[in-house]
Amino acid sequence: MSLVGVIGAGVMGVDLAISLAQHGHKVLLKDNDPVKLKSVEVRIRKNIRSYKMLSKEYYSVVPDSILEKITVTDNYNNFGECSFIIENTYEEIKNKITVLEELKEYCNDDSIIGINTSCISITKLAKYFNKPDHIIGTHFMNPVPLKETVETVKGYHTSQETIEKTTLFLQSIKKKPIVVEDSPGFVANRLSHLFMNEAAYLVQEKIADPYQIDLMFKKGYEHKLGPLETIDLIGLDTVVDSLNVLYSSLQDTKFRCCPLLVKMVNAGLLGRKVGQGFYKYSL
Ligand SMILES: NC(=O)c1ccc[n+]([C@@H]2O[C@H](COP(=O)([O-])OP(=O)(O)OC[C@H]3O[C@@H](n4cnc5c(N)ncnc54)[C@H](O)[C@@H]3O)[C@@H](O)[C@H]2O)c1
Repeated sequence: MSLVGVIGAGVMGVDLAISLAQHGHKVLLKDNDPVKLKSVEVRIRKNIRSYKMLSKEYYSVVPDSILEKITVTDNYNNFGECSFIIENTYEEIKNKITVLEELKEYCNDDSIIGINTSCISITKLAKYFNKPDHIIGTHFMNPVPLKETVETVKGYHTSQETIEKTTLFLQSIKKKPIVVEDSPGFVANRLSHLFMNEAAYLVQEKIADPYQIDLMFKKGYEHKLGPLETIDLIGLDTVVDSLNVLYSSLQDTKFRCCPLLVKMVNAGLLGRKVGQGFYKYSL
């Protein structure tokens, strides 16, 4: 059992903490928003309830046994004891740089820092850390407890030792790393954000409604979720941020964010996490 630092207690951070605790790790879960920190326990209990219905692995999981392994915090005290730290803050380069600069002061010389990002270049982020060879992309899939693969991104400076240690660490929580080279959006989101964005354009142009578009993907292509359901699951704000990163990094108009997505974010319709996006959800 080891102590793992998780920074950001949003959609991904909370689920990652559940997965880590479920496989015996102790977790320090840090966020700088007191409201987010206060709701961690409720969200963990609620998420475990739904995973029990969706996965055999979670049938017998007792929420208290997960919660007792997770310490919620608003500071970096004890992060020096973590061999792995996974960053899960907003999909904004400035934000992730701030975290890396703060971590320099608190983590130990051997700590490996996994960046959970949808699109941001790992190579670019690594230059803001004193040990760029210890920086690696760990793009977990949502919902983390139910998804086996982790898109593992090798930045320019990422060492072979970091890749090997990260592989062992991910295997310890029953995840399968798929190691890819660094490029905006890597593999998963460079593909998926194209069809999610295009689906939003179809709704904006009133070609079809969200239900029809999603049904096409589910019944026609056998996807588990349609593109608009996927946007709601990820969070519209995160999808918009990711499209902006793809657009500015690749300078390709095919990633130009659909105005309807921006409008919905401005209106606070962020998807499942707030109870409304393209669909309504009970919180
Ligand atoms: N949502 C998804 O489906 C998904 C999937 C894969 C990867 N990702 C990536 O994971 C990352 C997190 O996404 P999310 O959906 O969990 O976002 P989110 O908005 O739900 O949560 C982000 C959290 O980070 C916290 N935070 C922001 N700055 C911080 C700081 N300096 N220190 C500590 N906490 C801070 C916020 O308070 C918030 O709780 C993003 O980079 C995103 O692109 C998201």
